[in-house]
Amino acid sequence: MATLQLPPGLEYNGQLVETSNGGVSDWVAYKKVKLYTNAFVILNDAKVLLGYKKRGFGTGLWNGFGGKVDPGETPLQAAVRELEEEAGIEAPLEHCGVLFFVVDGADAAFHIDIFRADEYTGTVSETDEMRPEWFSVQKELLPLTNPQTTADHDHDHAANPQATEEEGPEPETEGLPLPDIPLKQMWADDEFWMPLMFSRRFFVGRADFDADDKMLKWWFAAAPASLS
Ligand SMILES: COc1nc(N)nc2c1ncn2[C@H]1C[C@H](O)[C@@H](COP(=O)(O)OP(=O)(O)OP(=O)(O)O)O1
Repeated sequence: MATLQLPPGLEYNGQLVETSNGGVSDWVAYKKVKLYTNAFVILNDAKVLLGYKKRGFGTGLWNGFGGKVDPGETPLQAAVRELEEEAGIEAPLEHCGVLFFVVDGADAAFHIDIFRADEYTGTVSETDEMRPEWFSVQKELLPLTNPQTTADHDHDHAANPQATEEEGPEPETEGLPLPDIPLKQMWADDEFWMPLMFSRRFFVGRADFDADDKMLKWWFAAAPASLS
């Protein structure tokens, strides 16, 4: 397998397969980089917890839970802290990807370690920064072979995954139909890498945005095999 040329801002030593790219010809230059995290709880490969951003960067969009890595913290420590601060829960987070974004008008580029967990403890709670809600993972976001997926991804199952699975507390959504992941109210990059996350393939990617949050250029790639 040929070694891929990664966009500036990204490093990865293992094998990668390019999954998508597009947009204008040149990457935007950046001067500074800040470290961030973003964490997703995914139950039964069928439903995901997202938060509606109530203030700060990305207000009005749904996203995972995360923020800046504080001095002295590892990205994993920051991800665990942010998940607790923004959603009120703890989860055994696993590193599943790295994203790099340059947004016109932001004071630094975003280097974001992405984490996922299949379970959580605690009670999902709204905070002053995020309003958490469960969403069904629609079929369009599951285009890749996922050998570990055992769930039937129809909406009935996603609405009540405990019908066939026992793990994980589900008090907020039990018995209720869930909406699909609201891609139109999310960053435009998400539809390119979320399928890789749901397929458990380690992914890397970069996207550049203009001042109106329009995606100008993007590139995503993933490891050929699923995470264990
Ligand atoms: C530009 O594209 C992006 N796409 C996605 N999916 N996520 C993004 C993008 N740019 C930033 N993010 C993520 C990274 C972080 O998880 C949050 C932003 O974190 P925030 O600014 O809220 O950081 P905090 O430390 O929580 O901020 P406060 O200083 O307000 O506490 O968005």
